[in-house]
Amino acid sequence: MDHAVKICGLSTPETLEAALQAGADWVGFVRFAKSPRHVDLSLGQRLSALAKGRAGRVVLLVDAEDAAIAEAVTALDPDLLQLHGHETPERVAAIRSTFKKPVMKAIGIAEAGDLAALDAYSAIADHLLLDAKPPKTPEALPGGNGLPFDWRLLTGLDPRLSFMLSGGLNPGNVAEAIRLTKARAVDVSSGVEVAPGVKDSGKIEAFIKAARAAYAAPVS
Ligand SMILES: O=C(O)c1ccccc1NCC(=O)[C@H](O)[C@H](O)COP(=O)(O)O
Repeated sequence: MDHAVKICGLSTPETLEAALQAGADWVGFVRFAKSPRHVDLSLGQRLSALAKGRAGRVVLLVDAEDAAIAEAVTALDPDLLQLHGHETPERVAAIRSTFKKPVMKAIGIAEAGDLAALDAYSAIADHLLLDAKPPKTPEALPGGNGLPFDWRLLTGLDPRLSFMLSGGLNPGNVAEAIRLTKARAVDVSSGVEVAPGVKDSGKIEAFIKAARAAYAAPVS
C-alpha cells in the first residue's frame, strides 16, 4: 500500500471514472443502507466492473452478517473488504478466512488509548485504516463524517506499522497529514464531495494530485 490513494464512497460512473483517470489506487463502494453513499448490488456490480484491473476495488461493510458479505462479494467481486464497524479481531479473522479476501480493519482514533487496539488487529488484518471516531450523536454514521482526529497522536507509532490514514482529509490538508503522520496511504470521502454522497470530479483530481505531490516531496 505504499503511497496509495483511496477514494471512498463512489456511487456514479462519472465520478468513478474521474477517480480512475486521476490515478486512484483504490476505489471504495459503501454497502451500508443508512449511508448517502450506499450502492445497491446492481449499481455496485456495475461500478466494480468498470474499475476492474484499473484500481483495487474495496467493499465497505459495517458489522455485516455472513449472508450480507456473501452477496456483496458475489456481486462486486472486491479486491479488499473494509470492515468499518465494531468487528472484533476474531470476527475479522473469521471473515478473512471464510471469504478468502484481504481485509482492512478501520480503527477509530480519538485519544492515545485508542492506539492500544492496533496490535491485536495488525496481527490479523491485511491493512489498517486509522479513522476519526464518529461523533456521539444518534444520527452519526460509523465513518465518512468528514472529521479529522488529532494526527499528532500517531507520531509515536512504530514506523514499521503500515496504515492508511482517513478522517476529514481534503485536497487542502492531505499534504500536511502525510508529512505529520508518515501515513503510507490516504483515504477520503467527504473531502471530495459538494454534499453528503455527492462526489465532485474536480475535487477528486485535486486530492489525488495533492497526495501524489506530498509523496514525491523529500522527507523532512
Ligand atoms: O462513507 C460512509 O457513508 C460510511 C458509512 C459507514 C461506515 C463508513 C463510511 N465511510 C468510511 C469512509 O468513507 C472513509 O473510509 C473514512 O471514514 C473517511 O471518511 P471522510 O472523513 O468522510 O473522508
